[in-house]
Amino acid sequence: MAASGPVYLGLDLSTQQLKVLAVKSNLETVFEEAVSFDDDLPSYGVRKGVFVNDKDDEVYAPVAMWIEALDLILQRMKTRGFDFSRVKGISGAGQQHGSVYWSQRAETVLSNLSSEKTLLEQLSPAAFSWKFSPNWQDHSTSSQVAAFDACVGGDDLLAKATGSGGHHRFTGPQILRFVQLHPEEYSATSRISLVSSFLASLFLGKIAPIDISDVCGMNLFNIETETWDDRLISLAATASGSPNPKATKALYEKLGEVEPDGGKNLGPISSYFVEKWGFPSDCAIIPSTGDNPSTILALPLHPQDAIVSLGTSTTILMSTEKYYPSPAYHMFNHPTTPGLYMFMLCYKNGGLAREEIRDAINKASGVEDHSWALFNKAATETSVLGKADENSKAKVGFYFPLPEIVPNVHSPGFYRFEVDTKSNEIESAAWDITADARAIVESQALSMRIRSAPLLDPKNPQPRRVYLVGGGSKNKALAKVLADVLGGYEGVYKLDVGNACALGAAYKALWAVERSSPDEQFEDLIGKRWNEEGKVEKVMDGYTKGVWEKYGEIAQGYSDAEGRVVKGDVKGDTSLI
Ligand SMILES: Nc1ncnc2c1ncn2[C@@H]1O[C@H](COP(=O)(O)OP(=O)(O)O)[C@@H](O)[C@H]1O
Ligand SMILES: O=C(CO)[C@@H](O)[C@H](O)COP(=O)(O)O
Repeated sequence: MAASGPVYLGLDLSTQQLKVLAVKSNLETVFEEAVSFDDDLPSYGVRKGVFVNDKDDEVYAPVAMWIEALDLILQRMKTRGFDFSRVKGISGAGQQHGSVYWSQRAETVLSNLSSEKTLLEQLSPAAFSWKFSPNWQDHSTSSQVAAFDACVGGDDLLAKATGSGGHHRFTGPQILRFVQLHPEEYSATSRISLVSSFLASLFLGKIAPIDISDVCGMNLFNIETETWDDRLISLAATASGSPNPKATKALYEKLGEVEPDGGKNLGPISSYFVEKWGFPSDCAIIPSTGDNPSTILALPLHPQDAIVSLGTSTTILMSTEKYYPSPAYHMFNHPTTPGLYMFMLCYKNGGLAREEIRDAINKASGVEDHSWALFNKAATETSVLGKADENSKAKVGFYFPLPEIVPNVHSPGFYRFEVDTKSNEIESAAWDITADARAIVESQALSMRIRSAPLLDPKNPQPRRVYLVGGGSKNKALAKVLADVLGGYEGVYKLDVGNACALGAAYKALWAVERSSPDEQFEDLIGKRWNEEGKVEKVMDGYTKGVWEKYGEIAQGYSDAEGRVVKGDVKGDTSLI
């Protein structure tokens, strides 16, 4: 790490890892470190960062594991000689929707930490009324989601109010389920944090407010009125469903105020971190946000640009001036800039579903490891939509080893169809596993293309640039198929920045501390200092004439085939081979 000047930390508490990244005022990344939950903290017994209870459709993570990960990452930073005294601001990104339930003693414990001990020793279990946090892959809340949609007159109206229709993973339905299933632990809860505000609370030494963007992943906050939605808070607060003003008031208190300014200095870092690790006592704690909102802060994003995040989940993100809500996708408040919104689609069967196909292809060829070579060869050496020639049928597949968010499919399954692109006739089909490599990436990209169309200029309906981030962004075969389907008239780029969520968080901390006034916008400050050399690599031409149009021809057939899967008109295969 270079010798002098302030640095800003961004942390990313995501599904499988805790990552940290430090930047200097000129946006140069000077330090990165990560802790993997499965590999570095095996005593918790999680797989890919979570516990799965198939019987009840629950997916959750132990809060203690995240705290131990923070102890460990700080220790690793120290061992590598990181100079904590230069850190002037910290912000974070958290996997979205997860909730943390603090005990009545939490504030006292948080504000009296002894630097002689670890965070884990002091906080867990004392500071929590529930030792787990529901994960975004959880799908145990069907009845609660139905109640949320019904409460405001349907998923259209819920989306209009909160930016999203009812979703299993959203925090409001999760809180309602907690109220119903764990009434004692709920009444022993002093405050409820999101994963992002939980992370900020650890550094702040008191419960941090929920931020203005991540709050939109709860189905509880009304984006139009910019306040908690009283109808939905009342609903989430009572197990019985009949309104109870006392219970509603209690939930308001547990949730606290939402911080409207993404760049607010919430206060100095807790003295624990000053004494134990040598942070300066004036290091500012800035609101943490969701991992997806944080990702759009990793570069100055233009209106027609899209970010595709190829992480555990696969998401497509765009920044937009239009508040154009629909139950088909999510709209969030922008994490830093009032008047802007973030558009998002999130696929649960993203990276993990691609991995299943990769492993099946490898197994069929007698390859024992988890290498991507055969998958990549199969994805790029096959023809567009698996069509042997102009007159043959297109292969369209849907691969949902887990219940899917987009589209809303409750039963896991694998579905393969052949579609006549001229007549849009569809029939169930079977093919060799190698054809699935191209089909899964095409299918995910077609879903993104069709659903993001309303956000694009109708006269120019493809993104300007597509930026790839996340673990899968280093894979050129994925980039090629995404480029073919989505286009991108300036091309497909890889953000060569380590972890984009952590980087976005570090930039947010930098902007918050160094902005000349509260009116200096994030885009202006970062835009002025941003130099894309070394940070952005063009990996593929985007638009290929003729190819992009071919994918346009399948849009109707694709949507019809997907409709059959959603309605349950066809039975999916339970295994890939
Ligand atoms: N070479 C690769 N090709 C395709 N996918 C990859 C490759 N390397 C990693 N991945 C994917 O990246 C995912 C992890 O992404 P990452 O962004 O690090 O995690 P998280 O979503 O938890 O933040 C893995 O699930 C894996 O599917
Ligand atoms: O549920 C969503 C977004 O709505 C997920 O994107 C989570 O935010 C977790 O992300 P990763 O751990 O895959 O980065």
